Amino acid sequence: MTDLSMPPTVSAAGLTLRYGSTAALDDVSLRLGAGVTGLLGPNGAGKTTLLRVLATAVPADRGAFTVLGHDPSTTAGRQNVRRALGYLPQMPGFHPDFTAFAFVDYVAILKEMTDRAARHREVRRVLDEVDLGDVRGKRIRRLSGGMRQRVALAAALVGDPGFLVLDEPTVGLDPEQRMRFRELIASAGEGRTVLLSTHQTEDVAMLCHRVIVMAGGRVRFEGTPAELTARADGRVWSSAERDPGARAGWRTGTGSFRNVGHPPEGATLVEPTLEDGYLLTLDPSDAASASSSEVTA
Ligand SMILES: Nc1ncnc2c1ncn2[C@@H]1O[C@H](COP(=O)(O)OP(=O)(O)OP(=O)(O)O)[C@@H](O)[C@H]1O
Repeated sequence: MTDLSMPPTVSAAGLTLRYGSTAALDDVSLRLGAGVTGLLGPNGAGKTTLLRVLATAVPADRGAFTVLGHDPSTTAGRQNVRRALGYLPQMPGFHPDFTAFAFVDYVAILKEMTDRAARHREVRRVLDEVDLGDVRGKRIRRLSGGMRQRVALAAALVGDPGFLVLDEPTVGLDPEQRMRFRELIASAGEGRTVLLSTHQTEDVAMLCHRVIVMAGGRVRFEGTPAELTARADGRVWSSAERDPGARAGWRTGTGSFRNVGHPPEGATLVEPTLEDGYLLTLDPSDAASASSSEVTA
C-alpha cells in the first residue's frame, strides 16, 4: 500500500509548463509513494506532459521535483534521476526489424550497462518477467500489440528502476491482454513507485492504491480510488425514463435508466462506480464536487 506517512519517493511542487497560450501544466504539486498511482484525465489534461517532465524528457518552466531524493535541476542530479527511472512512453519507438531481445538490449546499452554478459542476463530477466522469454528471438513486427507493449514494459524495467512511468500502456489492448498487463503492472508496483496514466477507470479501480485526476493542466483530485468513488455517493440513481435533470443518463441492459448528477427527491439511489466519481469531479458546473476536490497537498 502507498503509505504517505513515509517519505515520498517522488515529490513535485508548482510544476508549470506552457506551450504558447496553453498551460499544459499549471502549478502541479504531488507526492508519490511505493505502489501504483493512477493518473486520470480527459484528452489534453496534461497527463503526458506531467509524465514527460517527471521522466526528464522535457524541463518545466517553473517548479521543482525530486525522484528518490535526486534533484534533476543539475546535470548530475538529472543523470541520477534517469538511472532511477523506467519510462514507457505513449508511443514506444521500436524498430520493427529488431528482435525483442535486440531492442531491450539496445535500451540496456543506453542505460549504461557496459558489461555484455551482465547486460544480457538482465535483458533475459526482464523479458522473462513480462513472459516473453519464449519469443525473445522474434522480430517485433511479428509480435501482437499486447506483446509489443510487454516488450516496451521490459525495456522500462531494465536495471530495476525505483520509479516506473507508464503512459497509457493498455491502450488498444483486448480485454485478455489488458488483464495480463494489469497483473504485470501490479507486480511491478510491489516495492517500487509506479505512475500509470490511463483513460481506463477500470484499470485504476482494479490496480491502483492512489489516484490523481488532472484537467486543464491542474490536479483536480488526489486520494484513494475509494475516495474518488465516494464523491458520487448519493449522486447516481435509476429511473424508468431518462431524468432530464441528470448530467448524464443512459438506458442500461435491464431497460431502466442510470442517471448521474443531482437526484430528485425520493430517487432510487444506486451504488456509484469510480467512473461516476471521476466524471463528477471533472464537471465544471458541479459546485459541490469542484469545491471539495480542491487539492491542497
Ligand atoms: N509539444 C507540444 N506543443 C504544443 N502543445 C502541446 C505540446 N504537447 C502538449 N501540448 C498541449 O498541452 C496540453 C496537454 O497535452 P498532454 O498531451 O499532456 O495531455 P494528455 O492529458 O496526455 O492528453 P491525452 O490523453 O490525449 O494523451 C494539450 O492542450 C496539448 O495540445
